This record gives sequence, C-alpha cells and structure tokens, in this order.
Amino acid sequence: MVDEALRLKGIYLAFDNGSPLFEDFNLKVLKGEHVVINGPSGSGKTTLLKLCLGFIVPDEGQIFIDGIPLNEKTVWTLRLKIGYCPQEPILGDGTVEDFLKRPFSYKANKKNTYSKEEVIELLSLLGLDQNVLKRHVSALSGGEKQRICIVSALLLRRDIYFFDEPTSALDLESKKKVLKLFSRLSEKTIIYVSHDPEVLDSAQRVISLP
Ligand SMILES: Nc1ncnc2c1ncn2[C@@H]1O[C@H](COP(=O)(O)OP(=O)(O)OP(=O)(O)O)[C@@H](O)[C@H]1O
Repeated sequence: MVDEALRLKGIYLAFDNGSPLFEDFNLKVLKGEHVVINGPSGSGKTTLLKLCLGFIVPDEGQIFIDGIPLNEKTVWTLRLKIGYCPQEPILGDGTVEDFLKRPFSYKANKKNTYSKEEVIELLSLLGLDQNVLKRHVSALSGGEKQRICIVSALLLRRDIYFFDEPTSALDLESKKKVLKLFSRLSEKTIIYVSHDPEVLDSAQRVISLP
C-alpha cells in the first residue's frame, strides 16, 4: 500500500507572460496529513492546487496521486479520489439542498448516497442552521458559500481534499469551527491554502511558497 497521498516531482511551470512560477518543485504529502500552503500573493498557491487537480499541466515533471501518475488517461479516475473547493465557489442555480444533492445524480458518484442526517450534522458543525437548505444559493454570503462548498465536498467521501482559502470570508468563530471539523478528519489528506495567522498556527505542516 502506498503511504503517499500526493507527490510532485521536478515540477516546472511558466506561463507565457512571465518567469517560471515553479522550477524543480518537489512536494510529498502523506496520507492523513493536513498541510497548509502559504506564500505571498501571486506565488502560485492556487496554481499548485490546479496542477494537482489536473486543471493545469506542468511543462516538466510529474504528479502522483495515491501513487498513480496524473495524466490524461488517469485524470478522471483520480479526480474521484479528490474533493475541491475553489476560493470563490460557484454554486449554480436553485436552493442549497439542490446544490448538495446535484453531485449524487452523476454517474461517477453512484456509489454515494445523499444523507440528509449527515448534511444536518455537517451544517451544525460549521455553525449553519438547517433552514439554510431552503435558501436560494444566490442569497448566500461568501462565508456561507464557503461552508456549503465544504459540506458538499465532504459528503462525497473523497480521500484527498484541496481547499483554496476555505476560511477567508469567515468570522473568527466560524473559522474555528471549520478548523475543528478538519482536525476531526484525521483519515483524510487535506491540503489548503491560507494566509491566516490563526490557521497557520494550528497547522500540522506549512509549505511556504517563495
Ligand atoms: N492561466 C494563467 N495564465 C497566465 N498566468 C496565470 C494563469 N494562472 C495564474 N497565472 C499567474 O500566475 C501567478 C500565480 O497565480 P496564483 O493564482 O496561483 O497565485 P496565488 O499565490 O494563489 O495568489 P493569491 O494569494 O493572490 O490568490 C500570478 O502571477 C497569476 O497572474
């Protein structure tokens, strides 16, 4: 069994308009590790997550998820191991419950079952009342959207989670709730971007991009 959830090996990436963002970049994350990616604005934190998701292909180097090389043949299967919340989640149309149920209608998720009890428990752990389920997604605040996106990702029971600034729109109390929930997910590998000193303080490991 591979104990590595993620490995980036000799990554080189330069966008057309600039100097290389990554040059011989290497990273290994073990299964069950919770890692925070930190670094100045423009240092490539979001790009790093997008590389790991296969949204951006490096110019050189290889990425392994669960020991399997990420490439055009494996990307769809590997994405089923991954949950992702972007910095500003787009929740589509309809109510929050429509949004949370939607992935369960996809063939790729046919092994998963929507559980309202689990939804209510997760909402409560993140400080959201279950009445939020009836609200239209367009009426949610940025911080509510972030937490709903986290609930949606966790419902799909993936092995590896990438969260891009999951607490950036949250007040202190909600932020603490998110961090407490992450700390309970000790079997999951969690990689998240944050600038927040409090998040960095509570991190198991911080990767700082220059
Ligand atoms: N698709 C792209 N094409 C060209 N340049 C890009 C692309 N995506 C990102 N960049 C550039 O790469 C650099 C890193 O962007 P990225 O969003 O990864 O930074 P970041 O560290 O997440 O920043 P922030 O903290 O401000 O969110 C930036 O200069 C950005 O303009």
